[in-house]
Amino acid sequence: MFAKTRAHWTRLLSVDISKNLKMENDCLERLILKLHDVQAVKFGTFTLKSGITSPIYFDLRVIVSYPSLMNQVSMYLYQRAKDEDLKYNSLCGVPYTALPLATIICSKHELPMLIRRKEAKDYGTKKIIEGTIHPGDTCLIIEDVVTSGSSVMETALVLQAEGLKVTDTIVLMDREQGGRAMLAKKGIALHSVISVSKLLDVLLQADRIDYPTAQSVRRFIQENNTYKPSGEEEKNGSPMAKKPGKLAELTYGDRAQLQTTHPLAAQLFRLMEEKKTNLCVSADVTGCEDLLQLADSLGPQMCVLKTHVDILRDFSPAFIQPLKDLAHKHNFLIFEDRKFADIGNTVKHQYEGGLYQIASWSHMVNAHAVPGPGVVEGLSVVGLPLDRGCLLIAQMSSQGSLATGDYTQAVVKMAEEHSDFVFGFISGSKITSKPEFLHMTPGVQMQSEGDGLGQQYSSPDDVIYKKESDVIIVGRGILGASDRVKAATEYREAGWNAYVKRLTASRQ
Ligand SMILES: O=c1ccn([C@@H]2O[C@H](COP(=O)(O)O)[C@@H](O)[C@H]2O)c(=O)[nH]1
Repeated sequence: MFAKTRAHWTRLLSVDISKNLKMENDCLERLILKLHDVQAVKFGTFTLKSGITSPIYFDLRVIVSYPSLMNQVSMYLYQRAKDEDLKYNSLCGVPYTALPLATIICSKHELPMLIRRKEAKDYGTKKIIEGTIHPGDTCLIIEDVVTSGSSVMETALVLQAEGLKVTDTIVLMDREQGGRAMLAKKGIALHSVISVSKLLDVLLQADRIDYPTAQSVRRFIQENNTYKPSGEEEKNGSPMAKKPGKLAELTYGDRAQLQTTHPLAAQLFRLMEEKKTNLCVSADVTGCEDLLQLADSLGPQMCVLKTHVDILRDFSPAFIQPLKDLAHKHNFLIFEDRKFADIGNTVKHQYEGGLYQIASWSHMVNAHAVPGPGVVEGLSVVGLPLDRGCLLIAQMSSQGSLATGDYTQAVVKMAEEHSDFVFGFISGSKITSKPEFLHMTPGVQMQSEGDGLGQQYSSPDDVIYKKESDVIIVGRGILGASDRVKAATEYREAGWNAYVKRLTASRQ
């Protein structure tokens, strides 16, 4: 089946969805560049209202001087609500910048609008909301930039006081400094068009900013998270406590925000949320051409592509750039399943050098904890400066695995002590309640009992819903199917539905 050229299969199998995603991505990139052109985003040294010095500054107010940009931004905000299939009766823009944006949307799509006054009139009707209010209706809030979420919250409280429901907000720019988690705690889901991370990626790629600038902004964002879980909720390890004894699950997007020390982990949680996928495809094929074809055709379905580079019979360094290009094109991370298990000095060389130069292309790797913390320390010498990340193998899917009980607990402790580099686990189930850590589970198939060589399988629903893991790793369940795209789509849907079921159950 795979004797044909990559170009042949790419032509045949590239599905419309990947074209659409690419077009959407290109348009969004152009919007980001335009915002930079008009100086709606600036880099330098800025003293914020709070007195903090920031390396980035947003001034979305300037866009009122660029009518076509205003229309474009409004279109994106409206489209975001459509993509989420939100149901609402009216729109309200947070004063002042989002007011004209809400106006354009409402005018173009003939939707009722509400205007929130900053201060109530001290004459006449003394109203604080202008427009016709129908108590019980749902009002969607529009905002330009969210940092802590307090401006959205202020508007929400005013609307709620009038008997309106507020369940969602659409924002142009999420600064990823805690607004999403704070609003989620208040029952308002934030949907952003652009995140700061996406903005930095695009500006870096377009040579508008250099790497040190992007890094200093990333650091600033991480070090200035405004969301602080408090009291009972903090004790429970989650900012989503609903009522004593019952914690609502955080979404992947919320967890991206909580991940303040690990840019790669935040990126992964974020892209899972954006692409709506918790599927990692285990690309256990033995030829480079096959692997690239797989990455291209299944790219839209997955958040992570897992490789075993040492099973490729024709590996050459020339294979790396096309693989990296596909990861960029389809927005997935590459995970070389190398399972490092030696002393620090050896794994350092294995990770950085040799034939495969893994650190230069694989966003994430994994390691056994057997050698002790030196294995993580050796890997992090190479991986940390490159913003890479590592998962520790805490449990295995194979029959008779020795990675159980106290060993698994010791692995969790090792991860916690190295959380600048280690951001999660290979495990059969959730093994820590700390939401910053990601759990990835191999041994997933819809129906197989096992492979006769020790591999044991569970279903996506079992793994994500019952065992509360985060990512399903699927190899032969997809690779062995006659239509791999169809199989990957089914696994993706099964994994995502199980996650949504888990979120819903935790909120009931
Ligand atoms: O405990 C583990 C750790 C890693 N794996 C890897 O995952 C895939 C599973 O492939 P299937 O075809 O879905 O069985 C494979 O690459 C293993 O090396 C694992 O199975 N169990």
